Order: sequence, then structure tokens, then C-alpha cells
Amino acid sequence: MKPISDVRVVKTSESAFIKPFSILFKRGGHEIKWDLIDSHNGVYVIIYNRTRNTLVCVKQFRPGVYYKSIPENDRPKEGLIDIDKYPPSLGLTVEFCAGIVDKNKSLEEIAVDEIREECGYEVKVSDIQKIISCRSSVGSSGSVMTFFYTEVTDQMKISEGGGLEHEGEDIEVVEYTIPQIRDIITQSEVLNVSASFLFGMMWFLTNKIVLCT
Ligand SMILES: Nc1ncnc2c1ncn2[C@@H]1O[C@H](COP(=O)(O)OP(=O)(O)O[C@H]2O[C@H](CO)[C@@H](O)[C@H](O)[C@H]2O)[C@@H](O)[C@H]1O
Repeated sequence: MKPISDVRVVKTSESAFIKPFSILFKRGGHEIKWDLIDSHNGVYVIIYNRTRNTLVCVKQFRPGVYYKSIPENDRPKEGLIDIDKYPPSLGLTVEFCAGIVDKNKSLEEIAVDEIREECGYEVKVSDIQKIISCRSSVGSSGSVMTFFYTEVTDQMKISEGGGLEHEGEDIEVVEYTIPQIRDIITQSEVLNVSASFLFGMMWFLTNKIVLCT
């Protein structure tokens, strides 16, 4: 992965990805204001590599995770962050291959694109199995996240993956064995993974573990 440097906090008023707004309503005659973020729906793909008995995941620098790793009293509201004191590695997450729903394509087609771009495997739409759709960030967004499952083999690997450079993506593909996954999800410290990752791992261990024993 390329080195991260010159990390600065700036105020944002316009964004193609995150749009703050509020909803006003009355409950029992009392007016309530609820602050929200309009954000894209998303797809997540749990990818099992049958050749090597591994789960294919992606590692990347997530600015929000980095920022929230800094103690609150040292987190600037604006300006440079001292990366010698707070190394960018604090913001590295492990995730499932995922993408926002911002194209006029089916969710399955978006999943296939993300698998190719991020992980370098060529998968057919018909090989994508839907697991479940649910809500994310119910207090602030309510976007729909849809989980898929697919299996790949080493023969289906067509590139290194890594994401689209013109979109600023710089993704490392990482593969975990089943014992490694068990280690990750049973740690007691704050993990640099999301609840969606933990859900997907638990789903896999519960429903597919028979493949791996
Ligand atoms: N907040 C943001 N600010 C600036 N640029 C952004 C952005 N979100 C996306 N982008 C841009 O959109 C590109 C494409 O994103 P992707 O569809 O690959 O989703 P990503 O893997 O970033 O996760 C995304 O989609 C998954 C699945 O919904 C979510 O879990 C995850 O939070 C979300 O970032 C990114 O490379 C980036 O250029």
C-alpha cells in the first residue's frame, strides 16, 4: 500500500457521499428534530476461496477510523494531524469486499464489479448468493446494506485487485484461514472492523463451516 502523509482535517459543506439534513416531527404533540445523514446503500460480499480454504478480505486506510483512534482531547477540529504521534496504520481496517450503490445496475452486478476491482476475481452474477438485507446506522442514516456470499477458486483470479486508482482506492487483498478468523472475532480490544464484518464472519462460521472441517 502507498504511504499516507499530510493528514489534515477540514470542514465540509458539499459532498457527493454524505448529505446532512434533519427531519422534524411531532410525538404526542411535542416537536422533535432528528439530525440525519443521507448516504448511499451498500453491498458487502463474503468471499470464500475454495482452493485455499480462506476468506478473501480487504485492508485499507479508513480516515474515519483513523480520526476516531486519536484521543478526543488531541483530535483537531481543523488542521494537520501529527502522523509521527498517530501513525496512519491506526486507520487500517479489515473488511469484506464492499461498495456503495451508486450505479444503475443490479446489486448483484455491483457486487461482481467490486469483487473484480477490489479482489481481482472474476465471478458470474449467477454465482452471487444473497444472504440478507438490513439497515445500517439506524440513528443517523437507515441506509440498506445487502450481504452476498460467493465462492472463488485460484483459477478465477484475473488480477491483483487493489481497487480503482482513479477513485483513489488503495486496497490490499488479505486472506484469512478459519482459525485466524476465530482469533480476530474473539479479541477483547476495539477491533478495526465493522459490525457488518463481524456479522459476515459469524454467518460464515455458522452456515458454511461444514466446508472447512
Ligand atoms: N465518504 C466518502 N468520502 C469520499 N469519497 C468516498 C466516500 N465513500 C466512497 N467514496 C468514493 O467512492 C469510491 C468507491 O467506493 P466503493 O463503492 O468502493 O465503496 P468503499 O469500499 O469505499 O466503501 C463504501 O461502501 C461500503 C458499503 O456500503 C461502506 O461500508 C463504506 O463505509 C463506504 O465507504 C471510493 O474509492 C471513494 O473514491
